[in-house]
Amino acid sequence: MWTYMMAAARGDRVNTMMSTRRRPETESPKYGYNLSRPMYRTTRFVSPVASAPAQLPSSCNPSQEELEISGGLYAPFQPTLAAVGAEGGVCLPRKHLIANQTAMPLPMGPTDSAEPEEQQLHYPRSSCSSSSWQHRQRLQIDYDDDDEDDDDDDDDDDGEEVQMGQQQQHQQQKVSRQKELPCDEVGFAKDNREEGIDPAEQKSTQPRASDANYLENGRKLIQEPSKGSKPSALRRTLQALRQRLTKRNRAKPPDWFLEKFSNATNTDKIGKTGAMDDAALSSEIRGSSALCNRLSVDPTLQSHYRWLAVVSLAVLYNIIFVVGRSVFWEINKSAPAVWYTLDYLCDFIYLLDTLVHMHEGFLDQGLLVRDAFRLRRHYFHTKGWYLDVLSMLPTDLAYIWWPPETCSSLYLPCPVIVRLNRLLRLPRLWEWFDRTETATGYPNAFRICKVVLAILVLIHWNACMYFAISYEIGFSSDSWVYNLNGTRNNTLQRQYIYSFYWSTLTLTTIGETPTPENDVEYLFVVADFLAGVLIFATIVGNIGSMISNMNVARVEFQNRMDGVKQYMAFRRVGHELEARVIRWFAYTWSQSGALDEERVLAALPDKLKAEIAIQVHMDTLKQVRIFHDTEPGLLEALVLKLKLQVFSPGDYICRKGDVGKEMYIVKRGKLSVVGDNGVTVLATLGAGSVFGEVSVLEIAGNRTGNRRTANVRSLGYSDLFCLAKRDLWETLADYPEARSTLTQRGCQLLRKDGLLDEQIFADSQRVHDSIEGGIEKLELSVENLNMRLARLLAEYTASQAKIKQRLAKLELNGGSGGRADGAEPQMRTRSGRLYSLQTKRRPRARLESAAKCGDAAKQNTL
Ligand SMILES: Nc1ncnc2c1ncn2[C@@H]1O[C@@H]2COP(=O)(O)O[C@H]2[C@H]1O
Repeated sequence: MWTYMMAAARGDRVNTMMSTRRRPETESPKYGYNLSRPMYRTTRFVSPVASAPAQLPSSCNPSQEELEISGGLYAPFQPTLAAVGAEGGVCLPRKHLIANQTAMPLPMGPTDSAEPEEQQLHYPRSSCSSSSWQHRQRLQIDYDDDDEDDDDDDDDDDGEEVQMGQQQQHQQQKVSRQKELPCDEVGFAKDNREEGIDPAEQKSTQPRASDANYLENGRKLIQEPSKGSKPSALRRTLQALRQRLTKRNRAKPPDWFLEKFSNATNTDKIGKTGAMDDAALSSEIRGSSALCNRLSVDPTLQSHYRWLAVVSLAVLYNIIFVVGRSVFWEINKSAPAVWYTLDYLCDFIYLLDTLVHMHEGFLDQGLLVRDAFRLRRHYFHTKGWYLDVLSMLPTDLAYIWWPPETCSSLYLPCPVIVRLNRLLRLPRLWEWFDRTETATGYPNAFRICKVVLAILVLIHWNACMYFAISYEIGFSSDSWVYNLNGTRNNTLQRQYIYSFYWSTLTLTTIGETPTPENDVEYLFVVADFLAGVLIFATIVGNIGSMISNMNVARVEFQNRMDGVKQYMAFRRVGHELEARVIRWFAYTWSQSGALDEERVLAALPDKLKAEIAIQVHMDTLKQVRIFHDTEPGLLEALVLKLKLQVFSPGDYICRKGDVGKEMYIVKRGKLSVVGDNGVTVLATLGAGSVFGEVSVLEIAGNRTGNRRTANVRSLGYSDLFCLAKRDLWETLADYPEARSTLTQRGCQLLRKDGLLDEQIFADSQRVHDSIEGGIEKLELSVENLNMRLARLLAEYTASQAKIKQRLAKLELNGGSGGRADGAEPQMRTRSGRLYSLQTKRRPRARLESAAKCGDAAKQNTL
């Protein structure tokens, strides 16, 4: 990114730096995603060998042998530095470049041009002074500092090799950019000013012998030259600090692979970013004025969710304290100022919430309505508005006649009970609960917390009720009611704790409570018991099912494993095989946490399933070359047909001579392609490799027919995506490019083993080409015919309209004349009008013009 910005500041052409990356045809603007692709992506997956050998200059094209050595046709897509694109002008296998870079000392100023070509291209300096070289080196040092951050940001998990590839690519880009730098001092000084580098300091920096290790030993040595210059070091430290500080706020750059295959559109993002322009939100229903739109609240926003959390707190406060303070008079007395403040703060929140609620967007035919007027109208048509209004009624005005100070043990309930209407905001609390339950990653844990909260609130209310009934009957009047006598019983703490204890025992029906002594007490206890049984039966049942749901996947897995174990024991399967099966179960559980991943996502539509699958298996899929070179649709079409299979160490995935029924993509693990003897390893395949396609593709001229050409064995555990032959054929029918890529690779392999009959293959290609040519011609003529048909249709409709007009005129004439002169044959229509069956004599001029029109129409038709 930094490299990109620096170049942009200098006016360098962007594609100078991007030249190392081949633009696959799927990135053409027709797919509409390459223009917005940030620079970091272009530097990460540059692999000219991997992506476009055909587009490289012929001299640069690595030979077939080289391809196979560096991973082979079946090797995964790896970001390597095998070559530089056309503008860079260097195309070498990666191993050559590394060797060159490590062995080659850095140039010490101008040298003669008789150097090896590769060196010149890596360190272009044919016409530059030594100072410009120093400047370049400094630039390189700066870039490397930046790279460090970029690397950290972009991909922490990439292996050493990837990072090395990236560094080298950056260096290549820098070199190609530096080649465009003017070598004269003026241009150089300008660059320095832009960079903030003191020219004097520049001159003092001499190339050192240790610089030869510059590329070899990584960053430590890269930073060496700057150690001597204090201002520069300070500048860089500050820069690094700034970057570190801003990094936290920087959103993680989207993965290009995900971006390519994501179905997300702007409409998905509605409401998620405030900065979206009107064009992007054009699908929303908006009001006529800006203010009107600004008033609307998008309920899908995170800020709205947070607001609901605040309202929920206010509601919870009222649920607990309005009831509690109405009965336990001591609470009210303890800190009246605090209670007043909290009460009116909650009222203020309620007021704001009413406004928010009133302007919450809703969906009308799938579109978010943002027109404030419509929102308000919609709000007043719902039930919620009167609950909101009732909960906001200023019932505290009753304090004027019923001051809160009157509250004591002699006078209950306290006046604060007038605020009970505040509890009517409960639906907003439910709304927050629902949103949290949907959003949380731990829905069962959240449900349990919700149930526990409900139990606590119920017990609290019941405790308040018990205390209030005790007051009504008279404190300490019998053994059932609360005994207010005694210094300890008189305290608020004891009053509340005892009431809560009593309430818990009664509602849970698990403890002995004092026996009621009068009718009211009996009735209250009976009601409590009934409520307790009902409520707790429901709650306990719910909690039980929630807890068992929490590990339902594990239980199911265990059951299925037990079933297989029982079967093996019953059928007396050998111990070794049994142990392998059990190890397979253990590995599968550890890797996926489920036996049947497909069933988990069964409810989702295919598009979403495909997106999830792409994200989950992204690391593997983006290494598969055919997905790079073809349209995004191919992966989308294939990904849902891929079945994940796990193979244990030593398992043969396919044996030579078997009929090929599926091909494979390696997700994880290592596999060997072994010869007939089972020992000679022909190739080793890793994540992202594709194999098994030769026998499936039915390549014309394949001497083995549809039989496997080699044995493939799993070295350790390996997870493979398996693609059935029928699925592959179905999909490739729509993606001929991918098919020809796969066929070409298969052919190369067959050729290597002498299994391809070139004559048959060439013939089939010719037939294929001629058929394709024929199809193209046919398509052209069909198009032509379609156009002519459309024209004819248009003419036909026009002439029909004319005839109708003429008929209408004739009708009029017939109606107005009404007289039959006897000479003209006439007919009577159903309406009773008379029509002349003889053609009317037209004036000559009219006839001529009609003839002309007819000619013109004929010409058009032709
Ligand atoms: N020399 C090789 N290097 C890499 N892969 C191979 C080699 N020979 C065969 N294969 C793969 O092994 C697969 C065996 O089944 P198929 O013949 O269908 O397709 C074959 C190729 O995909």
